[in-house]
Amino acid sequence: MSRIAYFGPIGTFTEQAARTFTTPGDELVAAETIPQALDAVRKGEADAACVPVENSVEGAVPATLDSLAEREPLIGVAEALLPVHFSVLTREDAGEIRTVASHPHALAQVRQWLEENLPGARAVAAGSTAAAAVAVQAGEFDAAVTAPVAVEHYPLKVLATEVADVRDARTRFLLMRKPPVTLPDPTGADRTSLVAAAANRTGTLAALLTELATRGINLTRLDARPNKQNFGEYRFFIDFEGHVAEPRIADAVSALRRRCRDVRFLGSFARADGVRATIEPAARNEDFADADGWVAAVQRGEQA
Ligand SMILES: O=C(O)C(=O)Cc1ccccc1
Repeated sequence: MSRIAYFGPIGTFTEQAARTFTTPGDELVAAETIPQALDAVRKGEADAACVPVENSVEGAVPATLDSLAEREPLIGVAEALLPVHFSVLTREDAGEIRTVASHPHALAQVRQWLEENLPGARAVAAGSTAAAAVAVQAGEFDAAVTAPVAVEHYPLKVLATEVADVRDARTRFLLMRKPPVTLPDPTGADRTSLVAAAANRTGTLAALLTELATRGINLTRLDARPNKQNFGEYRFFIDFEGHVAEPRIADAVSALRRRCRDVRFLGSFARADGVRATIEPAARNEDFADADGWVAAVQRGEQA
């Protein structure tokens, strides 16, 4: 039985994602913010935390990236991918809609719909989509942009469903645990995630990416966040295909560590979309194992 903290309250997209990680007997615990969900794991109050990490329309979720890079290390062990479209909820007695509240990522994905359907309404940022529903119930705002499940938890009237400016939008969520963890087994369709603090010198980022490219490793995401100490210096979040248990990936991760002391491993886990790694010629795990074996023989003087 595990306690899984999630970015809540109940009825958020993250709660739906967290449900995909539960097995019978697990308990879901709502946290008010993303850092609080992750801190619950760091403090040992929860066994794992489910947080959003990126959206196909709005990109990275900064609160997640910053907490993972800056605070005590956590390791990702699983991911989930959810389709994202929204419902707009109001109170039964709602009159004219002057304010619409939601999580900034949700508001950004319905901007056009709001302009066309509620042109006079002011968009207001809320802690999460479900927190916006709570605030509407309390009379603080007139409408909330929420996950479709929110209406099952909050007694509000549905003004619209299937709202989304971009069809087929998706959000990716991670399940984070506190090290030491048992890494999930490689599946052939895995993702490795890490964050590296690149020194402000010519070619640093290019050098890191070249280590992946020369090993035939396909990048799946590159995000930069300011390091907040020195203006113009960044941390790079680098995701790529493969699992650190594979020789070719271990070789690349080792090279990244040689080039950058300030690198943090954020996990190797099965991709939720099941996309298998593309393997370039001469970059198969067997090629790495074979080459290592040959070098070892050379070092023993057995073969030249
Ligand atoms: O606020 C929520 O419901 C979340 O889980 C964060 C979020 C917001 C918008 C799209 C996907 C996830």
